[in-house]
Amino acid sequence: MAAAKAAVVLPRPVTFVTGNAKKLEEVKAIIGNSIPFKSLKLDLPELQGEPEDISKEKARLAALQVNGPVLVEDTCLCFNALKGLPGPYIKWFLEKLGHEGLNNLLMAYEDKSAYALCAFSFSHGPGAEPLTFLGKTPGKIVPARGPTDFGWDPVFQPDGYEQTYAEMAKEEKNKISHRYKSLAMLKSHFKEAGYVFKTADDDTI
Ligand SMILES: O=c1[nH]cnc2c1ncn2[C@@H]1O[C@H](COP(=O)(O)OP(=O)(O)O)[C@@H](O)[C@H]1O
Ligand SMILES: [Mg+2]
Repeated sequence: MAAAKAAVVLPRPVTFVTGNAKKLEEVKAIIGNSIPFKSLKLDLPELQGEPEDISKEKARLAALQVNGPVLVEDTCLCFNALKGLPGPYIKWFLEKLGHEGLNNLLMAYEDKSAYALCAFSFSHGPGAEPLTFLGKTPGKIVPARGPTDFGWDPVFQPDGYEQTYAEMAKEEKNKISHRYKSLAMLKSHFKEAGYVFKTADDDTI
């Protein structure tokens, strides 16, 4: 009989590193109490490349800075007509071009389909290989509709819905979003791994 797998002990709660308050709001709503975490506002440098590699590298950097278990997140908005671009560069495209500019990028194309891609990477600590969880929600790019308080939400209409992310109730978005799907995988991983967290008043472990 195989010996029972020993639970991995993590020295403290997971630090979710983000500089984006809106993301944090959604992560709190989706994770609830299922993973003990605290947040740290830190804008880490991002490598160029494929979403998964950018996310893993960010987790490695974060683990070194925090010196403990970390969670990082990165979001891409990918236009199929543009073979996945702007992808990880959406932040800069949105900042420079705005919602109208994002629509204009697709003017020459019939195909307005797109997908939102969320990559969460989790690292046990410095030197540990990060695990990445990718969540993807397909949709299309439309002229902006709805509140403008979170990124490209007004121009993304998920498949099967008549509303843009911005027009949807938060709880509704959090049931189908790229971020929800990625976090669902992260939650399953935590459930399976059964991590044990060492707390300040529990240093006998
Ligand atoms: O769920 C979302 N809806 C709309 N905009 C989002 C969502 N998630 C991220 N964004 C925006 O997309 C871009 C993604 O860039 P990135 O993931 O590097 O954000 P961050 O550096 O602000 O954390 C940012 O402009 C961010 O505000
Ligand atoms: Mg970023």
